[in-house]
Amino acid sequence: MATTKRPRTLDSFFSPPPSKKIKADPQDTPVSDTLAEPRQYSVHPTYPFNIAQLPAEIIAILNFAPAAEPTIMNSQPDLDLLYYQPYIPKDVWSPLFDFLRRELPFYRVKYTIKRGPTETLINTPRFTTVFGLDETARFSPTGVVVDATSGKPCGQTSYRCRPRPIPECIDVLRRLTEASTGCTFNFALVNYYATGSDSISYHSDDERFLGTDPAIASFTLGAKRDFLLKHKPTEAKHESEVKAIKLPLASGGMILMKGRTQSNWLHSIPKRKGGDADKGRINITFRRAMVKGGTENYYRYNVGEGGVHRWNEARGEMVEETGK
Ligand SMILES: O=C(O)CCC(=O)C(=O)O
Ligand SMILES: [Fe+2]
Repeated sequence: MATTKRPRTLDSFFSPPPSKKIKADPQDTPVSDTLAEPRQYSVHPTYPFNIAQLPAEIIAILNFAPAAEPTIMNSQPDLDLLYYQPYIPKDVWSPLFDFLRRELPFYRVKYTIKRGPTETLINTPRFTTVFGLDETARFSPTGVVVDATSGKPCGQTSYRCRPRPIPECIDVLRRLTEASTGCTFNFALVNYYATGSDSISYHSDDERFLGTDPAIASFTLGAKRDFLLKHKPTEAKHESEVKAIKLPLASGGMILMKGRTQSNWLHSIPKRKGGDADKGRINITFRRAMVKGGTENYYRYNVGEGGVHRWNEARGEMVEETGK
């Protein structure tokens, strides 16, 4: 048999430090100085830079997740929530937070909303990024978006956005989450709250593209922030009749919101002063989008059109990269 070129699968994309871009990057230092193994990368044309895979020492510990049994929170009307405190084993909270903050591309998305004749510019008050593809499509082994049923390429016109595969460093956690919850997820949304001024206002993740009663797994790494939940107003019960809930979400924790939670409750991370909020908090949510509209929505509001930001260790902040 003639020697064949190794097929360009997504996994083979993960092999050797692929570009000068990476080598030239001063931040490209291993998590631990003693690490001898070469770093491997997730690579895709839609990524603004190659995304490092987790070092084996982090994966080895992460594989012990979930670190605790969940608490069931379902005694309030329409609330159906599992709370893992923690889900991620303690020894990797800090290295995993540092790794993801350093290695992922982040965006500060701006968009306009129209209410009647007036257009308002919204500046998303946190850093965001997203990876994944809805149920109607998947990535082929070579990283091309193909129809989920026929396996044929979807073509340039089926999505306005350019969907990004979930990089291996996050997919490890997605697979663990699927195994422990029995749920299926095809999207990872990541929020980075740099300071106590970053926030997300009251909303519910009840978009139709998620189907009825969606399950959403939501992780915290880094600073503790309050997660507020309040019942939506209904004709029968006024909002104030069902007590609001405050969950101080701490590093390593995960909440699984499911059942009637999204259709009946709103949640938020309010701005806060003091505490360790200024050390930064990463939130990762895994979700399952059913139709193409979900993919369009997630990329529009979590990647958008602006420049990519990357963590700068020397400056201790996200810095917008030019020309990417
Ligand atoms: O940061 C969090 O814990 C919540 C984020 C959230 O609600 C969302 O992204 O929809
Ligand atoms: Fe949410």
